[in-house]
Amino acid sequence: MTLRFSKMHGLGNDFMVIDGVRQSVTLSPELIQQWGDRHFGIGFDQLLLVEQSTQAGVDFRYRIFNCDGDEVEQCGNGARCFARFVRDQGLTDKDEITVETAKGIIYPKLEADGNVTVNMGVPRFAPEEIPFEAPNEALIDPLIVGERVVDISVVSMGNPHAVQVVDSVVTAPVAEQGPLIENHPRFPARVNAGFMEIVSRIEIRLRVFERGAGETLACGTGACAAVVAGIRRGLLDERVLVHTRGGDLTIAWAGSGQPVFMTGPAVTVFSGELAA
Ligand SMILES: N[C@H](CCC[C@H](N)C(=O)O)C(=O)O
Repeated sequence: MTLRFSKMHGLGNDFMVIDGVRQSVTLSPELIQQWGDRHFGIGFDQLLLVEQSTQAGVDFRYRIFNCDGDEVEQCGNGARCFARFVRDQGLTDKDEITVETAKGIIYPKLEADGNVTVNMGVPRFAPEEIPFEAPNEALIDPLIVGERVVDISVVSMGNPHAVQVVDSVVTAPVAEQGPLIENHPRFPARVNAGFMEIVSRIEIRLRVFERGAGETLACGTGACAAVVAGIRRGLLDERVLVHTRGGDLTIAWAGSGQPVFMTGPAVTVFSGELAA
């Protein structure tokens, strides 16, 4: 049996995207790791599986798997690629789509200029919603990372993020601190580690060491989490240009209780088939 897929990316954060509506797919962590291998497989940061929604009035469900094989709650760059995929594959003729994820409904919109804007939902900060072991919710939490104490801001975009401010993303200790933060015992579900450089009140640079994937060229939920953390700390305005190693995102957040909006590109590199 052959399995059709598309290889896509959002600012270099790359995906294997599978139509699970018109194909039946059985995944396992081992198979995802094998397909995700950049030498012996297709190679990707995450695998996205598109399915019929289980909820009335919702167009699709989309499931996200890191290349380490674990299923996760949310993916921002993936949401844009999902929307491009279902439109280009003729699974929908809508430009505004509702899609169910493991942690709630998100709302991608295909823009006339080719970009995709996604309502990523309302960020959460309570320790139990991250999840993060802490006595109470705080703007900044000191975290012991190796020999240092790092001031992080924890944010959930459905998936967990620990964001710190650095002087420069070029010299930020991403390779050294990333794995230590990702696997820190105070994050029982592990965490994505963001390193944010403040350029101005409307511009940042960002690198993210992603849970289950390592450093990626861009992280959409990481960009959302970083801007939200920066706004809450009084460092950023409501609409921010985020420079990632793979390119630029625009993130907007009007404050507590409001959803985060992310705008950026979604690119199909090739379509393929594999014997599954
Ligand atoms: N590594 C993330 C999932 C992918 C998120 C990222 N690729 C994005 O664009 O948001 C996690 O384990 O929560």
